[in-house]
Amino acid sequence: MPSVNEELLLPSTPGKFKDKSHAMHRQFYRCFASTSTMFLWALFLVALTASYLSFQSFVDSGNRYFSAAWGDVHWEKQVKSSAQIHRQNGFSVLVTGAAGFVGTHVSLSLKKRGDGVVGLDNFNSYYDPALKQARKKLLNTQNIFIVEGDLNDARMIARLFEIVPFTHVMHLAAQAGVRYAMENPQSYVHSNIAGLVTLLEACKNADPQPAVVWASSSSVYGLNEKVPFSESDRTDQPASLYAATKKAGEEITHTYNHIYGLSITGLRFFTVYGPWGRPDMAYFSFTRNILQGKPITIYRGKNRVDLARDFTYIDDIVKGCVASLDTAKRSTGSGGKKRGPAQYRIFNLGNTSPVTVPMMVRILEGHLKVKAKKNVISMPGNGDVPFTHANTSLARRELGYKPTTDLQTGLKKFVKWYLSYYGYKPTIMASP
Ligand SMILES: O=C(O)[C@H]1O[C@H](OP(=O)(O)OP(=O)(O)OC[C@H]2O[C@@H](n3ccc(=O)[nH]c3=O)[C@H](O)[C@@H]2O)[C@H](O)[C@@H](O)[C@H]1O
Repeated sequence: MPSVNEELLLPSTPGKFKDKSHAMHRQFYRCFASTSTMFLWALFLVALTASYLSFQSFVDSGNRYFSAAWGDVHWEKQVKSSAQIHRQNGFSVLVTGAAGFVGTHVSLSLKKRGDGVVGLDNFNSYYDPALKQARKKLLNTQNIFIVEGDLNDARMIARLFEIVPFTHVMHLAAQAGVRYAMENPQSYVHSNIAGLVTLLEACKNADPQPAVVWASSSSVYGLNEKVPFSESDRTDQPASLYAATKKAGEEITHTYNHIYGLSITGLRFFTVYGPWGRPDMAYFSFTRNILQGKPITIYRGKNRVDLARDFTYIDDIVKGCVASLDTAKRSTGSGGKKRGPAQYRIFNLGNTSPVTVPMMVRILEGHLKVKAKKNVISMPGNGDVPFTHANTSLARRELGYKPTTDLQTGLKKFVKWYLSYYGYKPTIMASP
């Protein structure tokens, strides 16, 4: 039952009595007023959201102008200082993919001998970005600055060449991994094709033009069955999109060499491993799983044949990269114009002694002192090739390349690094 006050719509405050019709009118007014207030509030909120969203998209589209990542005075100072040469006839090298596995090692090696090194990396999350940050920290301790940016950012790369007259570009940035190409094909096109072209455009326009040394891959041999693989063997049967983009890179660099006089050296790396390596690679992920007591999957080829790789230790690869820079002739063009024929080379950088995957696992078990839980399955159709084996006689002749680390020794060094980096104590390891 409504109370008398409610019936009469008496105000709760004495002395402010109004009659019923007036009260009804007031209620209607209040109701209208609150609706219009609500409407105004809603309008205000919509406007606020819209302006926030448009501001956000403005910031996103013009991120480079807002972000301090590149372009400001401090950034330029860091680039210049990192590029400074500290030896006679030294180089100033732009190392792309500097926070990557090979990029980190090559950068350290060049800096150590007095070359100027500027790194470039987009720090993508293909694998643990914390590892990339740790590598960056390591490079920073040696006064190597890494520019955070993508290969496809033409303006940023052009700016780098304006600031530093790079003598060489060591191009190691890429979307790596053979099997991931089935999951994310576009990322390979983005980095290994579009990014490569953007970089070559900058190199071609630069004055002086740098000599370019870049990472191709053993995977370009694809379904080639002639062993060991020589540079003159056919490479027109890639087994994965990764391989196809690396092969495309070889053709693309050739056109820049042919039209613009860029000095080009392509290096076909064979399954590089070692400390600070890539967590997506088998030796690395197997180590992690073995230590955590998790099973590992070992692929086996047709007719139950073991897969084999010409695993190559990082220090040997670094020597090959540095020797390539040292023997690279100058580009012949300037400002986009060719002035004469330029050097174009391709080398295998492998170990020359393939090891089967089960043998690699046995070596790891020995170093880790833990038995692996193995799950052996037939190789899925995922782009893998059954074996790789490098003939490195050309690299030996032209670069003085001679790999010296076998898998047993190299994996021992890797395991030592792995245990210290991830903080494993020897006590947690069980006996085999
Ligand atoms: O030389 C290259 O150009 C390439 O080398 C490397 O590719 P790959 O030789 O395929 O190395 P990696 O993945 O370590 O697999 C090693 C072996 O383990 C087998 N493998 C792999 C995973 C698994 O779970 N099980 C397994 O048996 C697998 O079938 C294979 O037989 C680089 O990743 C690549 O970026 C590129 O640089």
